[in-house]
Amino acid sequence: MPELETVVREIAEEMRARPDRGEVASYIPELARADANAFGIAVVDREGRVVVGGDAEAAFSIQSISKVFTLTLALGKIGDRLWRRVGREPSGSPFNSIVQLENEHGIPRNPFINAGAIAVTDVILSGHQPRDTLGEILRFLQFLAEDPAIGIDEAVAASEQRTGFRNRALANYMKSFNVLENPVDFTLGVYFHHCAIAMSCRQLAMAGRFLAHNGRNPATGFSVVSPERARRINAIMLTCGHYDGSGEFAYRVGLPGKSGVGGGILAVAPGKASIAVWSPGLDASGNSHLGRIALERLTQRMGWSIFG
Ligand SMILES: NC(=O)CC[C@H](N)C(=O)O
Repeated sequence: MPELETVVREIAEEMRARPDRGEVASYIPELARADANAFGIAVVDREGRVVVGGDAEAAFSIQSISKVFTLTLALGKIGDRLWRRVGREPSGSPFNSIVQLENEHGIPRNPFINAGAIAVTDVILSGHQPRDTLGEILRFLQFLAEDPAIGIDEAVAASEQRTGFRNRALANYMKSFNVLENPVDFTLGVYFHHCAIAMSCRQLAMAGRFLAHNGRNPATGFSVVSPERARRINAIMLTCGHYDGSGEFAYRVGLPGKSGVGGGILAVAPGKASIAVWSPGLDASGNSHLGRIALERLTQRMGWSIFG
């Protein structure tokens, strides 16, 4: 088995030099400011060793990666009753698709497409004020990453508040089926803000450790969720974490993973490592182009695919 340090260094070097970088998202205007030349990677292994390469300490907009953590919180709050409000099948559609919602009576296909994540946010919000809910999400991430410095990029949140017409359409449509309990503006406010949380690859890989280790933080032994719940969240990440690119991601990388339009991907090698990569250029499905290639290299060289 090659040394992890060597593999990570070589991947960072290769990614930095590649000319094909994908397209930086611009439908949220503030995201268009990201540097297409950036690339970062961080791997935390079972022993708690953190191996980093490239721009691993630079904070970026985690966007839909936040949906892994809001799903975890919503399951903690209402358990399996969540599945009355949202499905758990891959959508085969873009992350912001509207058509499926009508066919399925306002119940989103899974918790990672935008409609599903908005429904999950609504579950966490019920019984609380938006500000408190956002505080809870942020504190959860700070706790998992063991880093109180994690915060929200207010410029990104404001940018999406101004331009998120399609998410507004999705939320209003679900509201018409009573899938959302709270005022649409409250739910969307929390959703836009948790998507705008900024984290580095190092922080994200640290936050993902419990998913790689049966729901526990391997360093402290502290249990975040049960082993069964960790396994199920991983299953949904594998089948739905990259939208209509989920099949390709499983085929090439072979790990549960969740992407965001900020160019980040959190991937989980069960029993082995939590991994975060970041490169802002996206492919046609809205997933990080170089992030996926980097993860493919990593799993191939380390033998980490869950498929053997
Ligand atoms: N795929 C994503 O990362 C999408 C998240 C983004 N905040 C949106 O709602 O459009």
